[in-house]
This record gives sequence, C-alpha cells and structure tokens, in this order.
Amino acid sequence: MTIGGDGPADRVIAILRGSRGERLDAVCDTLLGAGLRYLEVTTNTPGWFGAVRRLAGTGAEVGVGTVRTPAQVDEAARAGARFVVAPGTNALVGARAAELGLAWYPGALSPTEIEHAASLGATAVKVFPARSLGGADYLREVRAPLDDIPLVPTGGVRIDEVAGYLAVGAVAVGLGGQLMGDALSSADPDLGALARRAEQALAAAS
Ligand SMILES: O=C(O)C(=O)C[C@H](O)[C@H](O)COP(=O)(O)O
Repeated sequence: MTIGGDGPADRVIAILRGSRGERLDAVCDTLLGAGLRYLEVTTNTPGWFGAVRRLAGTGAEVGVGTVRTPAQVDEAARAGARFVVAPGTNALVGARAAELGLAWYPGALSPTEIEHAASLGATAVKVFPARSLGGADYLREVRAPLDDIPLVPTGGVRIDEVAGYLAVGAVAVGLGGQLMGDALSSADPDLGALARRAEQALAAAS
C-alpha cells in the first residue's frame, strides 16, 4: 500500500492515542474490520508495542506515532511497524527510520518547516496542527507552491472535513480523536459507533 494511493483506505490514517490500553486490540480489529488499513498507535498509549506487534505482518499498514527519538524508532521497528509519525521534524529520527527502512511522517507547520522536512527525506509531511492553523484553506495556500511534497494534514481533523482536505490536494489525512471518540478512554467503548465513524471516514475519502 502507498499513502495517497488508489483506494480510500490509502487516504486515511487512524491515530490511536489513549489513556487506556486494555481494549486496544479490539479497537484495532474494529477499525480494520470497517475497512481502514493505516493504523498509527502512539507511544503514549499503554500497550502500543504489543498492539503493533500483533498486527505486524497481517496486511495492515501499522505504524507508531509520537516517535521523537532514534531509540523510539528502534522500538517501533522491533514491534514490526512499517512507518513512524512525529509531532515535529527531528533529523535524527528521520535518519534512523531511513536506516531501518521505515516510512517517516514528520510534523511541520510553516512552508519553511515543510520544505525542511521534505529535504530530510520525509515520506510525506504531516501538517500539524492542521485545524487550528486554518484547516483546508491553509492547506490549499501552503500547497500551491509546494505541490511536489505529499502533505497529510493532522490535528483536530473532523470526519466531515476529510473530503475538503483531499479536495485541496492532501494525499491523506490523519484522524485521531474525532474518529476514536471514547474508544481508548473508556473501559467499555461503543465499538459499533467506532465502526460507523470509520466507515464514514472511508466514504468521505472515496
Ligand atoms: O503524535 C503524533 O505523532 C501524531 O501523529 C498524533 C497527532 O499529533 C494527534 O494526536 C492528532 O490527533 P487528533 O487531533 O486527535 O486528530
């Protein structure tokens, strides 16, 4: 699979970040069952390593988020991740990801930061935080002169905004809290509702 590829599942990265890890496997299975393929489990989610390891090699594109040090890249690789995501652009993280053959999605905000991340070898640049910065309008303007750099707006993205970001040229979007709801903060999350939100996100990316 390639980010920004042909199908809607190539255009949505589900971000799993939560305070509770006991339902992590069930949440991952629910998202995959709904048709999502890109799952990012953040390093500040309890149980992330085991969840990534379980999914590695199943055909899911499983990655690790909030990877801020080369040591965390090593851990992600040990778990079997295929990509790492970060809130910012750390050249050491990018270099380690390249050494280990992992895709790297660093966070960047301004045109200068986006160019810098691309020059360091980003697979795609996560434009973060996308929503509070100006949403799809900001993405359209920043992309006009940078249209050779794949951009993945992330941060506060709502399901009903997915189509708008893709329409102005995002190759994919990162969807965290708006997709996950209470899935990783409640002991008894509504997995049916989670599946419906995942299906809505895929429909919006079609
Ligand atoms: O930490 C990382 O590397 C990430 O990619 C996670 C994202 O920064 C946010 O967690 C976005 O999530 P929402 O704002 O909830 O949609």
